[in-house]
Amino acid sequence: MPSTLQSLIGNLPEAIVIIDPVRDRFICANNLACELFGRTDTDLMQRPVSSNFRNSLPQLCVFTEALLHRGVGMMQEISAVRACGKELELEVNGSAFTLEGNDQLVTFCMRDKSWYRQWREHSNAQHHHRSGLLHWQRMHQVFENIERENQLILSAAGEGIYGVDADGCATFVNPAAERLLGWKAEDLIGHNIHTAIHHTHPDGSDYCVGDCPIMAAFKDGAVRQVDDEVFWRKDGKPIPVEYTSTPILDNGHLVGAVVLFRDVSERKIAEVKLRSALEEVERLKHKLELENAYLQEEISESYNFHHIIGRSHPIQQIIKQIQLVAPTVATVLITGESGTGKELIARAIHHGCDRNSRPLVRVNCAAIPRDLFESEFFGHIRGAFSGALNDRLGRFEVADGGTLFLDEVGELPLELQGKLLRVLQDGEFERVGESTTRSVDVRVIAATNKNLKQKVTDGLFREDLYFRLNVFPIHSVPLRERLDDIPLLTTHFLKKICQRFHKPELKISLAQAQRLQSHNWPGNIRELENLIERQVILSRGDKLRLEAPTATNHQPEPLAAPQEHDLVTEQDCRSLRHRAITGALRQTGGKIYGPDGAARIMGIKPTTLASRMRKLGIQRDQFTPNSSLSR
Ligand SMILES: Nc1ncnc2c1ncn2[C@@H]1O[C@H](COP(=O)(O)OP(=O)(O)OP(=O)(O)O)[C@@H](O)[C@H]1O
Repeated sequence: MPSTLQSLIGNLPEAIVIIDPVRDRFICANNLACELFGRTDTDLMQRPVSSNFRNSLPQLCVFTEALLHRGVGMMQEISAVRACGKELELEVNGSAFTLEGNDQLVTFCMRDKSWYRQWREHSNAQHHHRSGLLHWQRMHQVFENIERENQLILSAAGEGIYGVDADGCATFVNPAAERLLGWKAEDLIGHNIHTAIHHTHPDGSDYCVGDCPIMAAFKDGAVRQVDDEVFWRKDGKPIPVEYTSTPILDNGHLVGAVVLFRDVSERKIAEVKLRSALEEVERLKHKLELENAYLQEEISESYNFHHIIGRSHPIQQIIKQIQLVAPTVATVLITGESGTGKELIARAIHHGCDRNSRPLVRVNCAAIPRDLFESEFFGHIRGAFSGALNDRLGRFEVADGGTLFLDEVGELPLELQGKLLRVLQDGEFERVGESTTRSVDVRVIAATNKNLKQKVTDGLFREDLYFRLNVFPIHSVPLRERLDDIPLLTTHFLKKICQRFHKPELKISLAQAQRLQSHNWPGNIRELENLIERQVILSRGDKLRLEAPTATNHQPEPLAAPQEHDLVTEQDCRSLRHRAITGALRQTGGKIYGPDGAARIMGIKPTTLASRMRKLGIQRDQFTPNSSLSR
């Protein structure tokens, strides 16, 4: 009988045993059941059933009882012990039946619960896989359709075009993309395209796929246009690209994107060139504007240019010094009172050197606000300080190759003097806000009406800078020390000013000239020039009206009122000269020589004064403090 039962259960696909519950013995077991317990059929038959369920005996008894009582049943929590000692969680379906009238037997159909669990997971996975595969196939169908329907366009297009599925894998790659990227289509298709060609930013940093606009398009379905990224070729070289990523929808679901890109290397190179060309144009334009401003200034100064008028000994000395120093590159320091012609000397030096095709750039150090000095001298870059809206060239750069005229150099703030010294010594400087060191080739001519030496002593001017500037000193003599030049200067100014005002040229009479010579001219040549200009404006016809210059402390005596016909007789001359000399002697208490003597006040040599006094019969001692004439 057992062999009949054995043949019945032998090939069933579940582990099945038939048990005699009264005797606690297996009647038969199929192969799967033997495998489940890890025993041979013989071994199993020799052992009590309960020994195989020793850890779940109560459950076994209750379950068997229930089967005998109800006929069928199911037990989900029962554990069996395999031959190796390992426990198995079983799920058992059972049934009871009676064999040949008496013996009540039960059948256990057993399932290993952990195996079932695994199997279910596997089956779920397979299910997912199958449905994923279907989705994938569908997606591919979409891309295949795109590829097939647009085959001609894809092959002919000059732009690179590739498809990418929702997992980021390439689905097709057109020939232009193959050429541009150096990859074969088959190397890319099915592989993550971001990892292959889009993995790194232009600066070499990692390009996280989460930041990729192409991938982002899968989430929001938006078209992305990007033009400042690179794709990486197979040979490791980056190509600057502009690309458009267009998401693909299938039945309302995002299934991927088509990316169209073009190599913009040449455009980028052209852009860089254009940008630097525009910057260069802007720089040159700015430089030209500045130069132009200086040249305009030059033109307006052209009347005076080179026109150093005078035959006096001091002016001849100055002209010799100019001729000597002009052709060199030596720094020149011109000292002298205001209005004595320091700038004229500087221009004459520049004109006489081989830099004269470049501008002479003048900086009036007294006119620059303190906090703008550095920027004015060395320039600044945009944003260097509030209000610096653009890059700006400094005067040193504008004067490159030419001459920089530092007027009123004594007014330079101490903190800038060191920087000036550096550029004088090394020709190097930095723009404000920039660390790049720039070089210039500039000749410097400085001028001051201050006593620089005294400033050095007072600690207001760096001694090293003073010596650096004072390589070749020229002293511009005040007009009162070269009164002999007054007639020439007056004639020169008359001509120049009459031309400017389109007036017929006016002449100055000897008497007028002598009257001018008896003035002290604290404002020097500028004062004379201004006076002449005023008189030209006031004059009518071809006669020069000549009013007395503004009175000064040193003025010996008010000048005579203008003669009605401007004709000066010899007698007029004698009396004018007499009055001038007596006035000067009265002022100096009869002193002729020395810095506070009458000769100096009149701007003539003491010997000349003494000779004139002799001719006019003027006695010096008439003016000494005790004399009545001195009052
Ligand atoms: N020797 C000269 N011959 C002709 N004109 C002269 C002479 N010297 C000075 N001038 C004229 O006098 C005016 C003042 O000269 P300039 O500006 O050169 O003096 P400065 O010493 O530089 O004055 P400041 O110290 O005030 O800048 C100018 O118009 C200049 O052309």
